[in-house]
Amino acid sequence: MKRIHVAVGVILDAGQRILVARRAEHLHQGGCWEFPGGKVEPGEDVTVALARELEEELAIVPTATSPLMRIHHDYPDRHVCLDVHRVTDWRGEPRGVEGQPLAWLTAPELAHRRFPEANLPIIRRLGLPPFLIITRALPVDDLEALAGWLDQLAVPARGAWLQLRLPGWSGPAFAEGLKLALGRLGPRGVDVTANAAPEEVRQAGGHALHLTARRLMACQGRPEGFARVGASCHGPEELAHAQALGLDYALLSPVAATRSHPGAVPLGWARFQEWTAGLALPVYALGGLGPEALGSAWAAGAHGVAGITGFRRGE
Ligand SMILES: Nc1nc2c([nH]c(=O)n2[C@@H]2O[C@H](COP(=O)(O)OP(=O)(O)OP(=O)(O)O)[C@@H](O)[C@H]2O)c(=O)[nH]1
Ligand SMILES: [Mg+2]
Repeated sequence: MKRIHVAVGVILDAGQRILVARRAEHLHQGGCWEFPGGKVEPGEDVTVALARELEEELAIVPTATSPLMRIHHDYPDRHVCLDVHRVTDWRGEPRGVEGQPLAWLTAPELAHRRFPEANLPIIRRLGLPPFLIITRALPVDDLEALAGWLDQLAVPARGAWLQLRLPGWSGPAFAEGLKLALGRLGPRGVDVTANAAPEEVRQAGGHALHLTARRLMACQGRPEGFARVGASCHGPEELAHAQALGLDYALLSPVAATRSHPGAVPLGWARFQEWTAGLALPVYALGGLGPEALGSAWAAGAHGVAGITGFRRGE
């Protein structure tokens, strides 16, 4: 079967909207929407191919790119390897040089367009916002304190979701806390994952679960009944287990020194990159990082940045 290596660009503006183009009817996967890009020529470097294709198709010159993921897919007539890169800065104003219609879409809007089958993992991946905000320890069962904390959240323009961590809360109070977070943040476009025992989250009606490293290592399979499951990891063994269970994301910490864990030895970006390089699992960098670390995180292969501080007004 024909094997094709393709350089694909996920072009993101500052508000995390994504540029898509419609493939002409006569092409392979004609009529579908796609991420701009094209075939890598023999011997050509992928980033060079990406720059060439974006110039040919959109008349832009990418100036900031980072690898997002690699996808192998079999169509009936060909095998494609999509080498997908984020493009977060460029020179020029994109236009459809070949007459192809263009659209800037949010991640949820992508789900309503028809894309080639191979693109499904990209669309799923883009549904995970680049920032994951974690609640700081709040007084037990104090819904008012939680409400105050939630209202002070500064949601970055690129989008975020929340890991609700309420140590000491359980039963009806935990359920109320989760309901409060979902109710306050839903209208702001912020989803909530709950860091607690799977049974607790299930009973509270949560649809997304976050596992501590200890709970992760005790799991023999992916906890059932959740749309998203992720876990906290501190090393390669935990990351490998999270991937083997088919989790949707992991956190890896501590990347930098943190106030909350003063004794912990920071990993640094080099080790972060080394430990995550071979994984298909999206990994957020955590520990001493705020929203401004996103560029470094992407350069090190992270999906995004997770943190407690730096995501609230006035912090
Ligand atoms: N550019 C692009 N190609 C994709 C995507 N998804 C996907 O399956 N493909 C497949 O990757 C292959 C190569 O893409 P292409 O047609 O853009 O190649 P190209 O720009 O070099 O075009 P050309 O051969 O007409 O010069 C096609 O078989 C296409 O169906 C996508 O999101 N973007
Ligand atoms: Mg193309």
